[in-house]
Amino acid sequence: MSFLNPVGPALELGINIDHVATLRNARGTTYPDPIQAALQAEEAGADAITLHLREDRRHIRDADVEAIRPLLRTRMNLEAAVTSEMIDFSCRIKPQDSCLVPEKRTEITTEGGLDVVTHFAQVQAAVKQLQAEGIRVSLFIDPDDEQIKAAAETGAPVIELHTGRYAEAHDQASMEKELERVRAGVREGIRRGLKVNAGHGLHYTNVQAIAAIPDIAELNIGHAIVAQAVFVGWHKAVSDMKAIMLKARLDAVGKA
Ligand SMILES: CC(=O)[C@@H](O)[C@H](O)COP(=O)(O)O
Ligand SMILES: NCC(=O)COP(=O)(O)O
Repeated sequence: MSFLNPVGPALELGINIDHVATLRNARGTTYPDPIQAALQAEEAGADAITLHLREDRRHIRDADVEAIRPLLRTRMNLEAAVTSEMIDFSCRIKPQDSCLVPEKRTEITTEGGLDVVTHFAQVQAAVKQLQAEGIRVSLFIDPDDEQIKAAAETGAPVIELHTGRYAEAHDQASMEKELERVRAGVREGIRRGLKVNAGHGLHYTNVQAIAAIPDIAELNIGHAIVAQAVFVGWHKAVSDMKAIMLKARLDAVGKA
């Protein structure tokens, strides 16, 4: 139970540091250093550090993951595609959390959730392999009942609902429709006994409605925080996001 939210489940913030590495890789420099970003994010209030080792290594690299893993005081949430290379790598690194995500080489960013229904056997085998190493597995899926059902049937204890469609909605009506899909997904996940996280495309003015959904346990946010840090500094960018999320959750619990 959270000190800030004594009447409801805690809401945690996983800081995604991928785009610190994007900036570093743009010039082939050693700065900005994702290790420093991870450690300073923890000091600023991050509850976990999320990083996505893409197959094309466009941002985070193997060496980043290896260096950061033993230094974290919170937990590592390592995102990876369902391939034998990535699952074997995760089993070697042993993050506390492994989030299985879909990947397309040509996408600008993760376009949708993992299709657990279609790739059930492959996903279930990956979940089992990771769980055998003591890693908690999360499946990054769309807020869709069939996907949530399939995710629960793999034995994974956690789902992360993809909020990209909510974040990209261009008008109030479609935003409300996507928000309702997320709310329904959270209810279905909880009904099936899962820990329900959410993330993708969240920023300082759209996070409130998602944070207000009482049963979401954790939000993973990256790109917007790295962008905001350009103007206010990394520590403030992280701590402001956490404060906004927690205020939204407290306000929602107070109104309930
Ligand atoms: C799975 C997810 O939502 C994040 O890992 C996100 O994908 C990171 O940013 P990119 O999609 O830009 O790699
Ligand atoms: N899993 C979602 C995530 O890690 C954050 O994605 P974004 O905030 O960079 O879109």
